[in-house]
Amino acid sequence: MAASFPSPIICKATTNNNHPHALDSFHVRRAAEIADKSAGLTSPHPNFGCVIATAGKVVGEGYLYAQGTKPAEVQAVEAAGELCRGATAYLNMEPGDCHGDRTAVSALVKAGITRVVVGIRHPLQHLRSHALRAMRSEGLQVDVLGEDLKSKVVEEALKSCLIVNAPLIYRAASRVPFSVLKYAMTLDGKIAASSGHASWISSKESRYRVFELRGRSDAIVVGGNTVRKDNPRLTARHGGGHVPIRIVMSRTLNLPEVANLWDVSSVPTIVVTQRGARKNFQKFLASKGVEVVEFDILNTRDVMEYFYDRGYLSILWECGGTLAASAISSGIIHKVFAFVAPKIIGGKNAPTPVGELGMVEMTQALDLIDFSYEQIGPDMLISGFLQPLPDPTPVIPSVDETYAIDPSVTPYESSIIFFYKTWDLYGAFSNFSPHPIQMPDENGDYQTWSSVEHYYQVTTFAA
Ligand SMILES: NC(=O)C1=CN([C@@H]2O[C@H](COP(=O)(O)OP(=O)(O)OC[C@H]3O[C@@H](n4cnc5c(N)ncnc54)[C@H](OP(=O)(O)O)[C@@H]3O)[C@@H](O)[C@H]2O)C=CC1
Ligand SMILES: Nc1c(N[C@@H]2O[C@H](COP(=O)(O)O)[C@@H](O)[C@H]2O)[nH]c(=O)[nH]c1=O
Repeated sequence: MAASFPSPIICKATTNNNHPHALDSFHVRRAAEIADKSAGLTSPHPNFGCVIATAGKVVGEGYLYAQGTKPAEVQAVEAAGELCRGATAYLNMEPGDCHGDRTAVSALVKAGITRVVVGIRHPLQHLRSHALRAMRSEGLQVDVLGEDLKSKVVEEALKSCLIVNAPLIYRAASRVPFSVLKYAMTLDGKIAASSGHASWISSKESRYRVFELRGRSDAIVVGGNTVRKDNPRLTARHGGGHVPIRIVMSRTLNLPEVANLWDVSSVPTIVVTQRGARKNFQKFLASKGVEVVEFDILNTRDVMEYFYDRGYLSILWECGGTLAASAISSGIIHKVFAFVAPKIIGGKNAPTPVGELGMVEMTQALDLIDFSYEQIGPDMLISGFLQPLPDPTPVIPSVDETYAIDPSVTPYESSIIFFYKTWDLYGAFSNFSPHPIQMPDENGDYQTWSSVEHYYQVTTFAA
């Protein structure tokens, strides 16, 4: 079922027909806007939206609800019916062609679409340009924003397409999940009173927005101290969408036996810790159904690389300043959401959002990029990026360059499985990623496997 919650990121599409390509840009922005509706649900796949228009009028729309569901293009074609003949399809992103089945492209071609306007090429190297080539070889006119169409409004539409799939693009370029640090602070910069009490700094309206942010994420991370002080639930309670898993980072494992996070009846919790820490407590957590993962040295980068390998796309950090400082220092935080409440608590030792970063001069301060301000109830939400949005073109090699990575592998073989770190240099689709795959059995019939890893284990170890 489609998730319906307001998009906190994408601006509403508006048009000004006096600019070159204004109408094309308007429809592509609309495709990005609807693609964003399923943020959090499609992981590790991107968010896709499709708008079909004829003579400037929208006749069909669709977006990918969740991974494995009907492609956006197929839905839009079904909605438009016969009106597809000679119409233009607008896509925020080039369709992926994960299993070589070309479903999205075939739907557009069969329906009689004659022109396709694409926001961005697929950012993953092994999928990039496949669908564009397929559509062009079928005789469709394909225009890509920023390449075939250029103007100021085109640039704005292109930006919405980049932002809607920013998690995938950051993840592909930095090889860790897209990470957002979120905190709520008083006007005097405190995230709790000196006693550690923090409920609540921000307003009900702001906390509702936090539920939405949680719903856009695969996981929420907190540190051991936040578990001890707040006993949080970390659930998305906005009545819809996706519920992320909870991750606790604790070196000592000196955590309470009774905690909301150990109730995994509706949402899983994973505790990451240092090898050998409190073995009995590890057993206790396991008995509660909490997964425990040990690291030789617990640090934020290794933990994020681990969750990248497990296929996580987007992570929300809701920790205190100690862990936030470690995460920022290791360069794994991409975006910040700061809720500022118009209240003052004071306290020399009251905790602040970011601990020690080792900076001594104000010139060393980290500048947010592309920041924005929004009033939410009585609070101000300031958000912005800590790292520039990577340009996927030079960072991720095009499909023509992939032979250089592994000349023995051709990306055009539909039966190929992409194993983590052997071929798929920047990809989201590792053998640990949690999306299902379809593979032919000995009779050529396709069977669905829960993940590449399931398929690999059975075919490798079957007698
Ligand atoms: N207003 C807000 O938005 C928020 C407020 N808070 C408040 O902040 C206070 C807690 O802040 P803080 O102590 O900074 O809590 P953190 O959430 O940052 O937890 C710190 C703990 O994280 C664990 N940890 C694991 N790995 C690392 C690492 N690599 N680097 C650093 N820490 C690591 C350690 O746990 P261990 O000791 O178990 O080994 C450490 O003590 C509380 O009063 C809470 O109410 C918290 C979150 C948000
Ligand atoms: N105090 C504070 C926040 N605190 C964060 O929210 C967590 C509690 O979440 P939950 O148990 O699901 O309600 C807490 O542990 C901390 O991470 N968040 C905010 O938006 N505003 C606030 O004023």
